Amino acid sequence: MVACFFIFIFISISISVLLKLIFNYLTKTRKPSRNLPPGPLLLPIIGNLLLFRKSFNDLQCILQSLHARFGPIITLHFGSRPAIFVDDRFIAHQALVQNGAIFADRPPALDGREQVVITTALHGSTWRVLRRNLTAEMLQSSRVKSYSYARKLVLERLSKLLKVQSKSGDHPVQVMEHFRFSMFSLLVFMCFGDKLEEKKIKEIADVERNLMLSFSQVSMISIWPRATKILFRKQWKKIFELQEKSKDLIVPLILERKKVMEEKLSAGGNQINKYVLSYVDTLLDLQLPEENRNLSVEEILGLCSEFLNGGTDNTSTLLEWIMANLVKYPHIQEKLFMEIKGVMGDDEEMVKEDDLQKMPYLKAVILEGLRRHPPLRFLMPHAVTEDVVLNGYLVPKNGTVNFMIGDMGWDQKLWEDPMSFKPERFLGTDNKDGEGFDITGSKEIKMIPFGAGRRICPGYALAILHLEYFVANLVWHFEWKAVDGDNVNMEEKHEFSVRMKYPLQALISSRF
Ligand code: HEM
Repeated sequence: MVACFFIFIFISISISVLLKLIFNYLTKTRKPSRNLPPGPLLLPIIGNLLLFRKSFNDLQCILQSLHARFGPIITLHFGSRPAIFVDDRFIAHQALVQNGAIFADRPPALDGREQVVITTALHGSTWRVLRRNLTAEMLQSSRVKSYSYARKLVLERLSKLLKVQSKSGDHPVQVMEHFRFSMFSLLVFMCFGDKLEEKKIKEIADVERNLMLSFSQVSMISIWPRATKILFRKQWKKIFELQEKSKDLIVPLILERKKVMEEKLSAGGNQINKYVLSYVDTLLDLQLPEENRNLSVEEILGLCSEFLNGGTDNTSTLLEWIMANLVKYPHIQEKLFMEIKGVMGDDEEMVKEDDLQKMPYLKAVILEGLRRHPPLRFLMPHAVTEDVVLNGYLVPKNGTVNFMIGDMGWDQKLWEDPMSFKPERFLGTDNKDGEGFDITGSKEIKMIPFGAGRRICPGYALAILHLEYFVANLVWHFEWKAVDGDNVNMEEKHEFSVRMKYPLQALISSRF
């Protein structure tokens, strides 16, 4: 009887210890996931497989419907890393601006090596040095001004080409390739400090664009690395080949620049004013402080590619969207033309960069383009430097944080009739003629096509200058009309950036 009692006690204690252990285990392992933002209960692998089959467009729709169901901050499980998606401008402001330092990191590279390009570098000293070099040496206003004659040359070339191809406005012209080439040429000039032959620029442009597109096709790689290496074997092979081509084309230009700098030094810097400072020159001079060394040629190549691509695709895509809207809505084009005429009078020359400051409606047109057609719908994936709570949920250090910026500029609660193209919304007392609008989102986020906080696009002022200068001159010198019976189809195509599915064709006639 006594033995039975002890056995009973022993079993009870064992069961309660076991239950306690199970309880501890469950609560311990579940605790973080309970605090993660809500999301669908897909098993990680199934979740991945389903999402792999979706186009980027579908993926965006899926995310929108998940946000409608689960709220403004949600979690999807991709392999071992939770991916958090934010589509609310207030939460984005809390993260990117109010807690900017914590949210400024990027997910680590697949091979764990430190990245020597600004976009993917971890939030540390290398990123700081590279970014400061770009902003202080290349993108500060007096330096940008020093390239104004290159902008004039590129614009003249584009205008001549449009005149020839449009045959006095009788012949429809597809403009996107010309826009892209123009933007690329500007960046090539800033990057290498020389006017290269057109053929060479075209070769580099083709390789860089193909590289960027191939990378964006395998972008799932950051989500499920091992499997995608196998699934996208062919694409990876193509990427390696393109990287070799890019090397063959760009490395000689870097070495040429190095030679020029050495000659300058040996001449005692006397001829320094003869040369236009290029991005490559600043990179050749740069020291990585922690490693106490200069950048290698391969690293400079990577940074040049980043500069050329970052500055070309988004800007030319947006230029096409803006011109498409001016073709579709002739009254907006006319209003813009009249504003430019008010500044230029009878002067038939080009609109100069200083004149742009006198054109509030032009600024409103560009802002409306950025709001209605943000070229990127997501920021690059961010990561946090430590586990942190955002809007009551855990954002873990091993996760990625994705901000859906496209939706923010289309928020019906903030923007009246958000899907219409109405530059007037940026005029008036609130926005002080577009100039007072805070595109950086530092005080409040209304739309952030360039991101916000520490990782905000460093090229945003340059991009806006390029857009203003080209749109003003393209409208001042040409009248843009839809091809007969063409309703200017505004459907989107998601590539690296969101571009027009049916590239803009227009009848372009000289005004003078
Ligand atoms: C309309 C044109 C442009 C748009 C819409 C755009 C948009 C963006 C966006 C959304 C980001 C990501 C920000 C984030 O992850 O938080 C970004 C990053 C970046 N952009 Fe741009 N960009 C444009 C033009 C340019 C130009 C002209 C340059 C260079 C000359 C440039 C260089 C970069 C670089 C280097 C980064 C990485 C910044 C970092 O991680 O610290 N972009 N851009």
